[in-house]
Amino acid sequence: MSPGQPESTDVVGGTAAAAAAAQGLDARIAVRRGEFVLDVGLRVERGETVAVLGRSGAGKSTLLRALAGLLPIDEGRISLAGEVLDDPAERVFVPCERRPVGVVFQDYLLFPHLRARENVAFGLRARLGLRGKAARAQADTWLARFGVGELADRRPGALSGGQGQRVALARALATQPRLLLLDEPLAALDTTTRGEVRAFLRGVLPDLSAPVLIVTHDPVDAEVLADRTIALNAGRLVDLAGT
Ligand SMILES: Nc1ncnc2c1ncn2[C@@H]1O[C@H](COP(=O)(O)OP(=O)(O)OP(=O)(O)O)[C@@H](O)[C@H]1O
Repeated sequence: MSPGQPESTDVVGGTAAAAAAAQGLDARIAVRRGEFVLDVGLRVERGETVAVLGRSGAGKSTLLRALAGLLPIDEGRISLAGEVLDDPAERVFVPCERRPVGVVFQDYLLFPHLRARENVAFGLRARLGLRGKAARAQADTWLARFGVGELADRRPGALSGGQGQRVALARALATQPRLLLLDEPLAALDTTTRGEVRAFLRGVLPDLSAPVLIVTHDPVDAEVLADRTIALNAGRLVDLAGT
C-alpha cells in the first residue's frame, strides 16, 4: 500500500505550498482496517471548510479518526500548522489527547454527569491548563457566545439535541483547536433543529482560523457550510471536477 499524493500538489506549488502547509493541514494517509484501506492525500488551509461526502463505508470516519489521533496511520504523514502529528517512518505519533484538534460527533458525546459549564471547562483545563474559576468563567463566555449561556447549569440529559450540539461545539472550539473535525454534526437532529444549527454553524465557521473538515451525507450541508467538497469512494478520493 502506498499513500496517494496530496490532492492539491498540482495547483499549489513551491513556496505557496510550504506556507499553506505551515498554517493548515497537510496529510497523506494510508491506513488499513481489516480488509479496508484508506489511501488519500489532503491539504486544507487555515480558515477553509471542506465537506467530506461519500457512501456509508467509504472511509469518512476512518479519515477523521486518523486525523484526530484515534487511529495511527500505517504510511504517510499528518502535519498540522507545521507540526508533525503522525509519521510512522519517523516514529512520530502524537496521541489524541495531545493533538490541538477539536472533534464533534453526531451524538456529541458530552459527559452525561457533568453540567454544560463543566463539560466546556473540562476541555479548557485539559487542553489549555486553565484552573477552576477561570475555566468556569471562560466556559460561561463560550456557552453565551453559542447561544446557550442560560443552560450552563443543565446536564446533557436536560438539553435538546440542538442545545446539546451547541454545547459540544462550544466545548470543541473553546480549546482553540488548530483543526476542527465535525463528524455528521447535524445528523441526529430533527429537520427544524438541523436547519437552525446549520445556520448557526454557517455564522461561526468563517470566524475560525483553523482548517475544518465536516463529514456529511447531506449535500445541503456541503453547499451551505463548505468552501470546497471532496468525496471518498472505497477509501480513495474521487475527482469531483466536472461533476
Ligand atoms: N474496527 C474496524 N475493523 C475493521 N474494519 C473496520 C473497522 N471500522 C471500520 N471498518 C471498515 O472500514 C470501512 C470504512 O468505515 P468508515 O466508518 O470509515 O466509513 P464511513 O464512510 O464513515 O461510513 P458511514 O457513513 O457509515 O459512517 C468500512 O468498510 C468498515 O467496515
